[in-house]
Amino acid sequence: MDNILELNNVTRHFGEKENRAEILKDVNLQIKKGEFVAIVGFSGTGKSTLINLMGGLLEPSEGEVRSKGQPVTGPAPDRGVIFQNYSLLPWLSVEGNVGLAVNQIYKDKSKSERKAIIEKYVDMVSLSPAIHKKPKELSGGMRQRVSVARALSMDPDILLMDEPLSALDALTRSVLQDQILEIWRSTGKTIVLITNDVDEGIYMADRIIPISIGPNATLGPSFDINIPRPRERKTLNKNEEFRRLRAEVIGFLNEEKRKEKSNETTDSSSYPLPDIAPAVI
Ligand SMILES: Nc1ncnc2c1ncn2[C@@H]1O[C@H](COP(=O)(O)OP(=O)(O)OP(=O)(O)O)[C@@H](O)[C@H]1O
Repeated sequence: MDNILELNNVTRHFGEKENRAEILKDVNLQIKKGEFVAIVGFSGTGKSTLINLMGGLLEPSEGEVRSKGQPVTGPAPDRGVIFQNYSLLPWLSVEGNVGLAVNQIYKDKSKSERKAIIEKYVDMVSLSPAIHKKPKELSGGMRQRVSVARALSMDPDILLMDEPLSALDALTRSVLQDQILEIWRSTGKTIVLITNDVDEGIYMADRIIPISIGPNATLGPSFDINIPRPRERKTLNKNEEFRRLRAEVIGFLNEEKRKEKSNETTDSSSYPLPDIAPAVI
C-alpha cells in the first residue's frame, strides 16, 4: 500500500550562527493510509516541530515531507491539525468556531448545507447541546472536542494531533481517547498522535515510536502494537504484549534521559560552578 505521509531525511533547525539550534535530524517516517501512529517523547524534544512539519506549517531545513506522494509546501485541508491549546476564537460559539473551517472549505455550498455540515461534526463529538455556547462556557474537554470537530469538518485524510489531551484530567482524557478511537474507526482516517503518555499511545495506536532527546532529536524504533481491538482499558495493564511494549518504549526513553544526563556532566561548559564564596575554615 502507498504511504499517505512520508518524511525523508527531514532535518530542522531554528535560528542562525551562534543562535542556531538543531532540533530534528534525519527523521524518516512512512505512514500508511488508515494507520494510527503515536509518537511519544519528553517535553521540548521537537514533537510539535515534527507535527508542524507534517502539517506544512513549517518547512524542513533539509529533506522533504510528502503527502499522498506530493511534496508538502504548506498547510492543506487534507491534513487537519489539532493543537494542545484548542486555539478557538473566544467570541465565537461552538457553531461559529466549527463554521470558520466549514465556510472556508465549502464555499460553494448554500448556507443551510453548511449549517448541516457544522451540525454533523458537532454531533460527532457529542456537543450538540452546547452548540451555541462560547469557549469560556465550556470545560477543557469540551473545548478540545470543538477543535476536533473543527478539524474533522474539513474532512481531512490525515489528522495530526499535537498532545490534544495533555491538559485534561484523567477521566475526561479517557473519554476523549475513546471518542477519538471511535471517530478513527468509523471514518477510516489516518491519525498521527503526539503524546507524552506511553500508555495512551499503546492504548490507542497501531504503532508507537519514541523520539530521542535533542539537539538533533530523531525517531527511535517503531513498535507495532499487536493488541486486538477494541482494547479493554481496565485489563490492559495485565496484557503481556502491553507490558512488554511499555517496558521497551520506556526503556528507550530512559536510556535517552541517561545519555542526556551523562552529556551534561561531561560537558563542563554546561555545568557551571555555583556562584558562592569558599567557606573560611
Ligand atoms: N520557532 C522557533 N524558534 C526557535 N526555537 C524553537 C521554535 N520552535 C521550537 N523551538 C525550540 O525547539 C525545541 C523543540 O520544541 P517543540 O515545541 O517542538 O518541542 P515539544 O517536544 O513539542 O515540547 P512540548 O512537549 O513541551 O510541547 C525547543 O527547544 C524549542 O524552544
